[in-house]
Amino acid sequence: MEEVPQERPAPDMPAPGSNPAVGQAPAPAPGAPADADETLTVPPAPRRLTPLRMIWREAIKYPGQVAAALIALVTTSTATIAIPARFKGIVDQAFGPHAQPGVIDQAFHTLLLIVVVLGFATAIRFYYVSWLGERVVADIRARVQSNLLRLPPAFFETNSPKEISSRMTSDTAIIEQVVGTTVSIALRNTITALGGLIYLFFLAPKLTAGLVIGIPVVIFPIAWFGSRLRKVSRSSQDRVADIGAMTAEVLGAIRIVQSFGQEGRERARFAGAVERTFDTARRRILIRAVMTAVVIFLVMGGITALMWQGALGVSNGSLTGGTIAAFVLTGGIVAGSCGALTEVYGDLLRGAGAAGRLNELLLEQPDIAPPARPITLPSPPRGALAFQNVAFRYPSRPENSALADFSLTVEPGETVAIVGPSGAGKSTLFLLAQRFYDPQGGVVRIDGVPLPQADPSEIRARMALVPQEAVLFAASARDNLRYGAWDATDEAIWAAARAANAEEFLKALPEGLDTFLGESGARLSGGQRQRMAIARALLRDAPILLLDEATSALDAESERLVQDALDHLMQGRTTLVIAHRLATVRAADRIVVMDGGRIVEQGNHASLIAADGLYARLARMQFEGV
Ligand SMILES: Nc1ncnc2c1ncn2[C@@H]1O[C@H](COP(=O)(O)OP(=O)(O)OP(=O)(O)O)[C@@H](O)[C@H]1O
Repeated sequence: MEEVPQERPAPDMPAPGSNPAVGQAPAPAPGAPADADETLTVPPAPRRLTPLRMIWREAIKYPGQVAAALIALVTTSTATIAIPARFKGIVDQAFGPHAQPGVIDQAFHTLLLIVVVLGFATAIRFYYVSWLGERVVADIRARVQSNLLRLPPAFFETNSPKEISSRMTSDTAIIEQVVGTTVSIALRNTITALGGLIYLFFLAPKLTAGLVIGIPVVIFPIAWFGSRLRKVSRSSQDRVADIGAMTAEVLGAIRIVQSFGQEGRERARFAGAVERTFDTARRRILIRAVMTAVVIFLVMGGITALMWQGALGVSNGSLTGGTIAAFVLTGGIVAGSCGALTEVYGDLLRGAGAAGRLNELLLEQPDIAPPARPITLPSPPRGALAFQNVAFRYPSRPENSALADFSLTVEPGETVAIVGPSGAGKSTLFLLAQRFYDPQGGVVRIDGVPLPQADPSEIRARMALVPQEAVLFAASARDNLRYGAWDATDEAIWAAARAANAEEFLKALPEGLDTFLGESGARLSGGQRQRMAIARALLRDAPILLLDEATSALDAESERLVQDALDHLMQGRTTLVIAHRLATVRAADRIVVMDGGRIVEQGNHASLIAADGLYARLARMQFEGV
């Protein structure tokens, strides 16, 4: 043996199948001290494997597949041990003094049969174990997504959707890896190691006792060296990264370096970095060299000692040659299995980390839940909306009062325009009306029913929202329009499109309603997207309309088309509109002027202009030239 055994990956390399690309910090060896210089951008792997229980609970939902995988696992392990056992028979019966004719053929027939069984069982094991890995991941993804959809928008303010989507991809990929590969390796090697040890005891109890005592003596130093090596390798990589950063910095600023005559200084600085890299690499090489010597000494020394004892046993007749052959083969298998087990431990910890993080998402409970016995909203809907002494602070900014003692009653069919400077609390009204948050004081009512007493889905079914920025999905025009009214017929869709002034451009699309609109509806213009959003709200046919007028500049023609579409939409509905256009405030039944979360003025355009207050000032700035 020349080097550290390479059938296992060297400790400073990722284990096969481990997934460093997912941004996990390399897991330390069991019992390795935590790295002081470790810079973690992701949560560290936990020290315990308990979160893996969640994966087991998912897997056991498929008892047939779990049973098939386990049976195949036991079969492959048994077949692996059966090979040296059969080999013992061959050596003892075919070569010994009492060799029987034909026994070699017969023994090798059995051996071939074992190999066939091993092949089939391995294929079955691979299929079911991988199947379970993919199945568990599919189920976890679906359950996590389903729970996320229940959570209010506030949750996604503190938990960034980017981070969550990475959990949905990278953490589930780790779990797939753990179930589909790591657990299989761990189980297979545990079974093989245990089965092998039992067989070894059966073969030669005394020798095996020596082996069992010897295993930790070999494993612990290797694990200790492995953890040191990993640490040094990491700092070696950091030093190499320093060199890269320095090169990029200096070459990027080459003009400054040269015009300030700093070549000499940069040369010295770089030489220093190169030497530091060399020093760390030298330490790594030294540790590895010593480790190689220790491994060779311990492993080969151990094997030599066993062979020695075995040879003595054969010479004094207490052991047969076949026993020694089988002992060495099985011992090799057991050692290989133990080695594989130390390698997968880190992966299992990583899997436990991933499972823990996904479990958090699965267990997250919405703050805004339907009441145990929701009050049914009056039918037919009237479309009344009332805010009564509402006080609200966003949970993430409790020091800032977004709404204070806010009262507003919107009668059925009334159009109320909300006007106010940025940060006045206009959008907050919409969020509270849809019960995305509960106010800390006061109450919001829809058709007389306090929102917390009704089912949030029923509340939202009575509202149609047209946001400032039209949100379109990467789907067909038809699906974008009937989002929220999936049973709408094509006639209804076209009628809504016509009313929203969207018919003409929809007809001109290459495949009509079936045209794919691209990522976020990128294939439509801003004005067209807004008219799509208006048509969608029309199709929803809700009694209350929450309209946040677009501020994005549209050309006069587009503006007229959008305004016309909005007029259609507002007809016969209660409308709360965050107004940015003079035409809207003029058409409104009432204008409510907000500032600092309170109503500061109310009236119509003429009376508010005459009052010469905040509205008059805003109107001069906002609506000038409109
Ligand atoms: N998600 C949030 N978390 C914490 N504070 C928020 C949040 N959204 C808004 N606020 C704060 O609440 C107050 C009211 O904001 P709101 O968005 O309702 O104002 P707005 O009148 O709609 O403003 P704009 O016209 O700029 O959209 C502001 O002080 C704002 O900073």
